Amino acid sequence: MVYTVDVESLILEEERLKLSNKSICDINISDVIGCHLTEEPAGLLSGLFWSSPNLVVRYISKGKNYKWTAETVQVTGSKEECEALQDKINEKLGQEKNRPKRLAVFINPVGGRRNALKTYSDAVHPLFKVANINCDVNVSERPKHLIDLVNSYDTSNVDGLVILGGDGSLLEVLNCLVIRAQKEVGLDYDQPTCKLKPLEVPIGIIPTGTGNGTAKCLYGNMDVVTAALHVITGKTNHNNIQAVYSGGELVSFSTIFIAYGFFTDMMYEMERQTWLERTRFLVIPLYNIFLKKPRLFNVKLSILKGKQSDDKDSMSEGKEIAELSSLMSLSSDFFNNASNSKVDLVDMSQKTRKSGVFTLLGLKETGRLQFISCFLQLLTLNRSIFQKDCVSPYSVKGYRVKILSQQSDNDARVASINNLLDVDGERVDLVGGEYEVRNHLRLVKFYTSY
Ligand SMILES: Nc1ncnc2c1ncn2[C@@H]1O[C@H](COP(=O)(O)OP(=O)(O)OP(=O)(O)O)[C@@H](O)[C@H]1O
Repeated sequence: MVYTVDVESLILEEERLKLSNKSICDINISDVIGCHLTEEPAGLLSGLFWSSPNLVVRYISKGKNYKWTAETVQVTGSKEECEALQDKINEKLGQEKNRPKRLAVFINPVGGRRNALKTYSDAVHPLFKVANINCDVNVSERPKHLIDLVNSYDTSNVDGLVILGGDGSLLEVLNCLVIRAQKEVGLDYDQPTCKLKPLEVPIGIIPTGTGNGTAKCLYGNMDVVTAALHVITGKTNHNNIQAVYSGGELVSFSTIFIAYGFFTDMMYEMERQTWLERTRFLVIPLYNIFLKKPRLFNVKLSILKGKQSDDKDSMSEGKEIAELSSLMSLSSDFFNNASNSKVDLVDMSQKTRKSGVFTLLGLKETGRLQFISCFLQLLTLNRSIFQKDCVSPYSVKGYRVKILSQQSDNDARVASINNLLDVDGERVDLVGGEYEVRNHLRLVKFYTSY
């Protein structure tokens, strides 16, 4: 929406920009994106009919479902008055110390609908320009190229990093930045009990991937403009991040889920059935959900309970659990915080930050209908999944898993599936069918106002 107002009726107060006596324009200064004077129209004729110059003020409007939009107020008045108002607004914006002035932007052009470059040039960059943010843009040219780009990037020259991509791109960036931060201070980060050093540089994610789970939790939706506006305001929050260890090493971080069993079996098939091209992303899940008998496996599971204090940092004795079809943890405290009706991901992640625990779910063998119902409830984060007999939920700070050998282990297929873990939709190869997951509190600072 565009409002046109007279410069004299626009009043700049301590914290707000207001239109005198009217509520159509009442903007919190922290929601102002930026302002600029428009060009004076050339020529005598246009000069006569134009009340020039105009000051254009862009600001954030916060709508339903966490959706933010960029709106415009056009201010008419004399050159001097408009310039004076512009100076005053800029002075106020200058006091918003956390606002980024220089950002490193990393773009995965092929994630999701393959439109990240267009999204950046059409939707994101124009807003960053209004907010006077300078951007250093880096585009990945091949799989895993983001890792090389970020590894050789000196983040001390920028106020923050912004990624245009999905959860896989975010994971690539986090894995290399967080490990780098530990190396810099010489921490023995491969030890699960090592307290990791938080990443200093804030990260924003503009959701141009497929799943975009992290963006949904940070911004409440997958809207690219909303995400860009959160970055502009410069407000940040620290999120807990899970680390996955196997074979005595930290193998990956995770911001969404870590799954073994049903999900890794699908991943295995998707990697093999490439002849199906993109249809395999539909065909294989449908086949696995509705037709295939789920593979069952046994595990030895140790857990670090949610209520345990940090100094009593020891895992429980390993307990054998037989005939599981899936073992998965979610980065959020879904067990305690989700509601039956509408799932509010923002609310759930805010509470998770405070509680410091996350949810681990074991799904036991069950009938097809029950299995389908569990799967749908998991996808929609419906809390009635916890009422199912086949589901064992735990609130944990960490856990350790040993996949117990199966009779058919000499079968190469089963052996490689045994060592496959799905971390945020990305493949992680385990050593000896064992892994451990630990929650690291407040490890990564994300741009988000929530
Ligand atoms: N230029 C490129 N060409 C081919 N692959 C790339 C390129 N840049 C990055 N990749 C790869 O794209 C993969 C997927 O990226 P991303 O996670 O951003 O999208 P997505 O899988 O569609 O989304 P989500 O993970 O949210 O479901 C990553 O494994 C990354 O290594």
